[in-house]
Amino acid sequence: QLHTTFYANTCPNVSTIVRSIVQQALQSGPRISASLIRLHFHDCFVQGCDASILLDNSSTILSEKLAAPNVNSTRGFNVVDSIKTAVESACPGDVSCADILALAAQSSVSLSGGPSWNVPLGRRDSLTANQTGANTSIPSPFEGLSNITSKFAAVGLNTNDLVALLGAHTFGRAQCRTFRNRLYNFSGRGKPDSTLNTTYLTALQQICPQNGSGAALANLDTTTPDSFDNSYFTNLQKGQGLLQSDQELFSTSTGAATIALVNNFGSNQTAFFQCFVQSMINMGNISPLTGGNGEIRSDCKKVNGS
Ligand code: HEM
Ligand SMILES: [Ca+2]
Ligand SMILES: [Ca+2]
Repeated sequence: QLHTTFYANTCPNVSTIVRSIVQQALQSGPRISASLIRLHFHDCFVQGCDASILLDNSSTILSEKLAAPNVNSTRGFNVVDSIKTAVESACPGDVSCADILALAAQSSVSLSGGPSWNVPLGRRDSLTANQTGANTSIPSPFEGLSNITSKFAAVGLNTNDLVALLGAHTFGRAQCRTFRNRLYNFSGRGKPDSTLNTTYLTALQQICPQNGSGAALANLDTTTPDSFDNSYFTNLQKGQGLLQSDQELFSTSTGAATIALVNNFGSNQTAFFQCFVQSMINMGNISPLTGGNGEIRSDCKKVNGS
């Protein structure tokens, strides 16, 4: 069981320390908060929230960083290392890298205009990574809603959690390679994805020409790209979801539960924030290592003693 007061005696200022380093990192640009929350998501979906994503390749570790959903995509590892250094100097040997990811995700949301909450803590760090698990368990933007729903169900998250958590696409960026299939020849039919708003389509085609770089960036939220708010959902209502997997929450079969949730969150930011906080806590609870399992890594990039 995780507890919000887990470090009350050993590291009472840990949340403040994490927040101040995230705030510092935000001075060099708004994107890092989005990158940090995504690390927590990609960690929790593989072996649970155990910082397995942070382990570098070595003779004994096949790094998750090199798995398809992460390679040339996940970022912010240097900021996690800065946080770890600051936390170690205040409270040596006490705070896990897995808890640092959870705390960094919370600070990232609140510093970008979203809700604040007390993060349940007490996770320990894994001794292993699972690259194959990262390839199979993290949803892809090209997958259908029913597959994605199954991948969330596999870690104990329901449709409410799915829709609320996808609201994190209210900030951050995506590379053309993750959505260009929608712009020119969707599903081999020679035409763009018909659920795309036509003005938005033209703008995206400008950012991602047919033979341009797959690494060019677009905002996940075209309305308020850097603030944590509910415009992700109002975008979906207008055909302005960036990824196929985003737009499918709304442009799916009539009566689907996800449509009602999108409409609710689009009209009521307070409801979105409340559900988002609960779902972040649910995601943060995915099979943590506790008690005598795992370890407190001294360097988030490697297992102790290696
Ligand atoms: C159906 C599930 C999901 C899919 C298919 C998905 C897919 C993606 C893709 C393809 C990108 C762009 C990556 C790139 O171009 O390098 C992305 C970015 C992002 N995702 Fe998701 N995602 C999902 C769920 C989530 C969840 C649950 C969260 C957090 C709670 C999240 C947070 C983010 C953020 C903040 C970014 C921007 C990162 C940055 O700018 O560095 N995503 N996602
Ligand atoms: Ca993990
Ligand atoms: Ca936004």
